[in-house]
Amino acid sequence: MKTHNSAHTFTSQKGTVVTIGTFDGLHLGHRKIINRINESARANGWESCVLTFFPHPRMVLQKDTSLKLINTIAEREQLLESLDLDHLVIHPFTLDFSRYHAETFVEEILVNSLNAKKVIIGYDHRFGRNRNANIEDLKLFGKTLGFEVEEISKQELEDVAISSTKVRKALVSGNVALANSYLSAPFMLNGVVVKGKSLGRTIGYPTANLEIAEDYKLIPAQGVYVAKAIINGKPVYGMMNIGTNPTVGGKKQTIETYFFDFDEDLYGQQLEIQLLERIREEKTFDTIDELVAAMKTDEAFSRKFIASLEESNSQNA
Ligand SMILES: Cc1cc2nc3c(=O)[nH]c(=O)nc-3n(C[C@H](O)[C@H](O)[C@H](O)COP(=O)(O)O)c2cc1C
Ligand SMILES: Nc1ncnc2c1ncn2[C@@H]1O[C@H](COP(=O)(O)OP(=O)(O)O)[C@@H](O)[C@H]1O
Repeated sequence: MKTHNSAHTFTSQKGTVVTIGTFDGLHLGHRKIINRINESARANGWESCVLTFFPHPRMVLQKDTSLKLINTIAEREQLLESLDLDHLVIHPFTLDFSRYHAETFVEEILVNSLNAKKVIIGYDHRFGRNRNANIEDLKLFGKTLGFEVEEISKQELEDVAISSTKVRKALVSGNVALANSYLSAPFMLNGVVVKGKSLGRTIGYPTANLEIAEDYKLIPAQGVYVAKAIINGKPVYGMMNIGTNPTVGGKKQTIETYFFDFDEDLYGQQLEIQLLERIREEKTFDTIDELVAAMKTDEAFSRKFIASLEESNSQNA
């Protein structure tokens, strides 16, 4: 897959089959649509292309800071990479771009840049300035400009929209197992390991504090989770706490992970941590000893969970 950071810097000689969307989470419904553009491209000697916008239009038009996405743009790219897609175009969504008339968008982006031969799009897709144009307009443009339009049915689209919302709801309530069952890969957090209060080490549980740069990234409900990362090429399991550490008088929310059977300096490292299962809520303990005892119980739970996971993985292998 080739990524292009603007439609203006990409043109396809062979022609493309395009779909347009946010594809947040890249769940099973999204995968079906991407398979569809891949199959159509292969059958016709074209290239498959996802056209996505960044920032999300709502972030630009509504200054909607409450908007949270399951994936950052880098994660979206990484997940799409695992599919057989030929091109990902991440076009900058600016105020200026939002004022493009439908016709300009179709001519300049879809036809001149992407060389679209077919556009596979939801029945209710709207585009162009003030979202004035609909799929019927797109079909008319296609007739004069030489591309086909294939409609994704209401049912198929509802399945997709429902599952993105479902994933977000599950994460916000801490149900990562349910979220993961909709997604094609476990929910992940990406960030860099920063210094904390250096208390972890003194209680026998050093924790890597993850700092996430993207303020639009959805962070699951506070609480304790079983986690997994790949560190220096090796899988490492651990337990993560998302919370304010009230027992030690913390105020700011942190995301910290203790990795099992691991003893390396992680400061400054970029980590991708997957969340596998929720263990419990974050609690305010009266003493550090009680916190440590709870963490011991969390560890026992996590290790059991990981053992059964590895066992079922080896049975499926
Ligand atoms: C698995 C796990 C569970 C935790 N549970 C709680 C909790 O329930 N309540 C709490 O106040 N802090 C909890 N913590 C946070 C500890 O208070 C924190 O790791 C400690 O303050 C060390 O902070 P530092 O990494 O900034 O040094 C938990 C941490 C981990 C790794
Ligand atoms: N098993 C481990 N799990 C997590 N971090 C570890 C582990 N072993 C060593 N470390 C290192 O220790 C650091 C955390 O130590 P800690 O005392 O909790 O300080 P901080 O307040 O910076 O989190 C991590 O950022 C990492 O560099």
